[in-house]
Amino acid sequence: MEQDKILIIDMGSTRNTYIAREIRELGVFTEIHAHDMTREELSKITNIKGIILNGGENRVVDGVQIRASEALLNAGVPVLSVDHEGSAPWPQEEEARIDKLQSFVFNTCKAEANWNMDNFIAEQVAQLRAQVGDGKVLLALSGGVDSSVVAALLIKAIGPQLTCVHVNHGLLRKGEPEEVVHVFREEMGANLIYVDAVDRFLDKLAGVADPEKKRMIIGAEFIRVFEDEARSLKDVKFLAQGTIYPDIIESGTKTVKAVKSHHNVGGLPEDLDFELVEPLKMLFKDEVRECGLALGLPRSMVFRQPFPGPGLGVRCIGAITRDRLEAVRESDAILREEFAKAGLEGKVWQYFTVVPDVKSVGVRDHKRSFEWPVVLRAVNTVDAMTATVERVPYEVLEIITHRITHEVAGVNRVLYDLTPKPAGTIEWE
Ligand SMILES: Nc1ncnc2c1ncn2[C@@H]1O[C@H](COP(=O)(O)OP(=O)(O)OP(=O)(O)O)[C@@H](O)[C@H]1O
Repeated sequence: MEQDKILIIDMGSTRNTYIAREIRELGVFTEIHAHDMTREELSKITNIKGIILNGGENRVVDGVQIRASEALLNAGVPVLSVDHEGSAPWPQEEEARIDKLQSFVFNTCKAEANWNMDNFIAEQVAQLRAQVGDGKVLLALSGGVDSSVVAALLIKAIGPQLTCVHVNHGLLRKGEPEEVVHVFREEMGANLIYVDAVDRFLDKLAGVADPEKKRMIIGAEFIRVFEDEARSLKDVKFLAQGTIYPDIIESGTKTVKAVKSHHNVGGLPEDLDFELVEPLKMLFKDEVRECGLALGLPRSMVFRQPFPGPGLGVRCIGAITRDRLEAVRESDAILREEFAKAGLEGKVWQYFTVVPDVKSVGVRDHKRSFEWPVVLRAVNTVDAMTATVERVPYEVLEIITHRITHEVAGVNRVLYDLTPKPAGTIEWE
């Protein structure tokens, strides 16, 4: 069944996503669009039941106050004008706001609460089949939440026409490449190409201490490895990407300049001219997780902690060496294991270990040792702009310290990073 839709029109509000989410929580699908939508753009969207003009402080763009297009005003569906400032004030209290939205969406627009994951998946499967036909689709599968959910959706829609490429660049967490291969190849029956590019990446990174250079090398090398795989496959027309709604919104709207550029597998050469397939581009992160669960992905994958693109490479501070990288990977695995045992998994936003390139004196087997420290980091954040440090129980820290100093080669100290953001950032590089 086609879902009913309410369009949120960005008239300079910074709260478009909030209102979009509030209506989705009422069970009605929403999309955020620009104020100057044309009749043609509008005609491509089916089942529009109502339009909300969402005004706010950014209503003046390049010296001109923006207005909703004629197409929007004459769309033939109810229009609600909402302003977070003067003219049409919007209630501050959540309850009053939800009442107003509920009344508009259900009484005025007569929308049905038919937005749910099963309907979303059914609609996406139909759309993917229509878009792709009998063409071949390629997907770079990191094992992160977004690309994993895209993979699961495509497997359901067009199974054998999909090829996934998982690149092991040596900077993944312990057990991750194995889990990706197991879940997708063995459990879900996907065509999965596993590329062992560990030496290729680590050789390129040898001796490079500058964090920006490290990131650039990892990004560029990833494109090269992926390009090699893409060229070796014949007749691939489509490239699937795990673009999600915040990626699009953060790339900037017409009233707000870009917060960050939209990442994903950008930078492929022009002759590899794929048509993009982006089935999650209208979902928020928690909806992506819900979708993943509904498609049968394991919880460990769906609720995976955020992990930086360059992986453990930015937690092995300075020039990466294989032995210190192993110390990061092994200590990270111990930290995750002990957090899970202590009931902190799913409670703490992000936790990991860092191994700086310094050594200090210690004692091992009655002899003087000269080894690295492992830094533990565990933080909570709502928007990643600020972060607070988790007050991990002392006993848990002691267990972790004991295990790391006894089980991880080359480590004789464990430190806990007590710095909130600001002054520190979440990651160390
Ligand atoms: N090791 C890898 N193997 C294959 N593809 C990868 C790998 N790392 C990244 N990618 C691809 O690049 C995209 C962007 O990577 P990034 O690390 O920024 O992750 P993301 O946006 O959080 O997405 P995800 O949740 O899928 O990891 C991924 O969605 C995936 O398609």
